[in-house]
Parts: sequence; structure tokens; C-alpha cells
Amino acid sequence: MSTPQLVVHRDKELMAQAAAARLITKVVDAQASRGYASVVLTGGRNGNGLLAALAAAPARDAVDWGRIDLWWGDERFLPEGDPDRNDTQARAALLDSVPLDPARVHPMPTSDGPYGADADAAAEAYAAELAKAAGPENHGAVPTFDVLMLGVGPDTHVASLFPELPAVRETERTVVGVHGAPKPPPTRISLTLPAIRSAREVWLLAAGEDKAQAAAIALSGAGEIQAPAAGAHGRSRTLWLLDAAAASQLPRSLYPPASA
Ligand SMILES: O=C1O[C@H](COP(=O)(O)O)[C@@H](O)[C@H](O)[C@H]1O
Repeated sequence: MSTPQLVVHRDKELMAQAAAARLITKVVDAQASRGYASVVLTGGRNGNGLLAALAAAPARDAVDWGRIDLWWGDERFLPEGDPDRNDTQARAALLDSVPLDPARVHPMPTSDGPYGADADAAAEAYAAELAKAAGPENHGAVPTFDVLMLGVGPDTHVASLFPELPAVRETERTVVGVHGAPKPPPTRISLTLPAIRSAREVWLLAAGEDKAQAAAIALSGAGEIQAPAAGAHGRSRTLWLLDAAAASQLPRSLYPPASA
């Protein structure tokens, strides 16, 4: 398990721009060394802010968009094209404006698709899609993601793993249906902590005052059932990307040297 590293930026705009630049470099490096990159997107304000910053970055043209696999860490289980779906928002922020290979883009199922309103069956199907993309070195579970991004909710949720709900306790499955989420919509699909922890790098994004308490709790030794963000780690790196407002309640011992 990698120890969390923190980078604190002046404000959320700078954080989004710096994270976008960081992602471009990661993807370009992965494509140079292995031929392709594998990235897991997150929804929410910070995740979409990063994608919008990436769309506006001139260096986005350094990425070979046809050789990137895109997955989602969670989804609001709603009909295709619903404005509240994470994939709808990601397409508007970035994906519709870059030349992706549609076969490499893996949105989570919709509630008007082949599984109807059955979020558990939809989650099982996404787990099967991930397993199909996994290589022998992944033991059949999920492919090795280069970067898996997670927005941190004000209640410390990540993906759609909310404190104390059954999904955050899952130890076997890689994807689960989530029922009764405290944040609308109540029905969701989410990667589980074991799937998240298989990524090379996990980046947690937290900007804004409403994330300050969550960041402080998750980084101060809380348990993952009570504070799911505390259980999100990458195999080689766990990176918290914060703005000053979200870092404002961190214990002084954790606050990094000036890094704006
Ligand atoms: O509902 C969700 O919330 C989290 C955090 O969103 P934010 O707007 O508070 O930043 C998000 O990361 C997750 O993907 C999404 O489904």
C-alpha cells in the first residue's frame, strides 16, 4: 500500500489545470512505454473540472487519443444521455472534443439498457467487461489502470462508495450495484475498494471548503468503512490533489511544503 502524498494548489482552477497537465504527462509516458494508457474517470465537480481543463490545454494534442482506454469509477444509474450521468458530463467536458476510439471507451451501463432497472446485473456486466480486458498478470479481475481518479465527496465518499453502506465493505467483487445512496440518485454502480486498489496510481481530487473536513478525516487515520476515501490507495502511488480551501483543516504534520 502506498503512503498518500499531498499536493496543495492555490485554488480549484489551478488545481484542475495542474492535474490535467499531470494526466497528460502520465498518459503520454504510458503510451510511449507500452503503446497505450488506461485511465479511470471520476464524476463530480472536481473530476469534470479536470476534464474541462484538459480540453482547454494546448498540450492535450500530445496525447494519442486513439490509444487510451477509458473506464469509469462509478456511475449514477440513469437513462442514457441523462444530464446527471457521469459519462454524459465527461463527454460534454472533454470526450466529445477528442478523437477517441469508441471501442476503447467503456461507460457503465444505463438504466434503460439491456439490464433495465437491475443495477446489480448491470454491475455484474461491467465487472465482466473489465475481466475481459484484464491480462494474465491481472489474475482475471480488472486491467491494470495507469491512473484511477476519484473525486472526494464532503462525506468522504469516493466513486459511489458511501460511508457504512454495503458497497464499501465488499472484498470480493470488483463492481457492485449501490442502493440507497445518501446523495441522489440513490441507485448507482461503483468499482469496489479492491478494484480501486489494483490501479498503479490513485489520484484523489478535493477542492473547495466543503471538502476540508473530509480530507482531514480521511488523512488522519480514519477507517475505510466510516471514511471510504481513507481506503483508496494505488499500488505504486496515492496522490491527493487539493486546493488550499480543501487542505485548510489538515493537521499541520500533514500539510506539505509550499507546492502551489
Ligand atoms: O456523486 C458523485 O460524487 C463524487 C464527488 O463529487 P463532487 O461533486 O462532490 O466533487 C464523484 O467523484 C462521483 O464520481 C460522483 O458519482
